[in-house]
Amino acid sequence: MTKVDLIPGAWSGRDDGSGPAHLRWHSAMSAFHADIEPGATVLVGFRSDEGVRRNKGRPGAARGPTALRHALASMALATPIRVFDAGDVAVAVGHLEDGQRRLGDVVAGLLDAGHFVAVLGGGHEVAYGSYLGLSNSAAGTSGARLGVLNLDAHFDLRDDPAPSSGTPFLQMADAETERGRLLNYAVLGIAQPSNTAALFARAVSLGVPYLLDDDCGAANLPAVESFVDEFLRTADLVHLTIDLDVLPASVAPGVSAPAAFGVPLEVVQRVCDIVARSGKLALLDVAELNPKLDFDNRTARTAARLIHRVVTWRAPVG
Ligand SMILES: N=CN[C@@H](CCC(=O)O)C(=O)O
Ligand SMILES: [Mn+2]
Ligand SMILES: [Mn+2]
Repeated sequence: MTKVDLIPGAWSGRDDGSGPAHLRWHSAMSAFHADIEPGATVLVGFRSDEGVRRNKGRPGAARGPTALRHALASMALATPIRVFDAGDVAVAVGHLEDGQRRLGDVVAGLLDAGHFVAVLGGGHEVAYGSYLGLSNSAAGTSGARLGVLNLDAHFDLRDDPAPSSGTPFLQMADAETERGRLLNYAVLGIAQPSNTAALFARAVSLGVPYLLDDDCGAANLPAVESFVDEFLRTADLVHLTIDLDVLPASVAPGVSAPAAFGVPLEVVQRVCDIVARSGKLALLDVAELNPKLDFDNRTARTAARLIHRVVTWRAPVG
């Protein structure tokens, strides 16, 4: 990709004046082009709910990227950042696999150009497209140990005939096996009532470390931090994927499967901080925002805060 125009109207919002004292995302944002210096943050939207539809969920996540841009636009920046928008990869009904391949190509190109990539979903099928990008990038094929950390109420390890929002991590596991590797996949926030015994058994057979939502409360923060530290010890290059249904429905109602219990936002944010500061985070994606089901843009604002946090706290890889 070379030059992308900013999506009209996406990056506008409250404006208190020019200069660094009044900086917000909309004034820091530029359209992506191929000549930018390495080390920027580049946003890519994945306009898909084909995976949610196939997984018998409530469609609407295709409009997630637009809502996330709007929620980010007016957020104030304490210090300047270099951030670019590379536009959207759109998925047509029935053509998820093609969309995931196209997202993978875009992400790989951006990573190879030395940028940090934040993908705005889309259903959680976004994670497999993101993974394709990282695993096919120069860094992903360099022998570095890949690690995927999923903040999610669900394992998304379904063994279904067609890819969906419920299958991305089994797809990754299969792809890693084909490369002669084992997928390094950990999940934080699993809701026991939302995952069958068969899914728990598959996670165990794949050696997936996980923490239940019951064990991710604010009082459990030291154990959550240890879990994340242990994961980070096993990986050189991290893909952080946030399914917004990991959060309580009070702060994230606008998802296909809202959480009755959920992991508190302060815990999710703390995990984001640790991963962002690790010097290993190459790729972020945020999944499952469904603006049709949101109230007062609550979920979009929660998601935008987490993206803001990761982008502004991130230490460069290496
Ligand atoms: N990405 C979502 N995955 C969940 C959805 C569960 C639901 O719709 O209730 C899953 O497949 O388990
Ligand atoms: Mn989920
Ligand atoms: Mn998920």
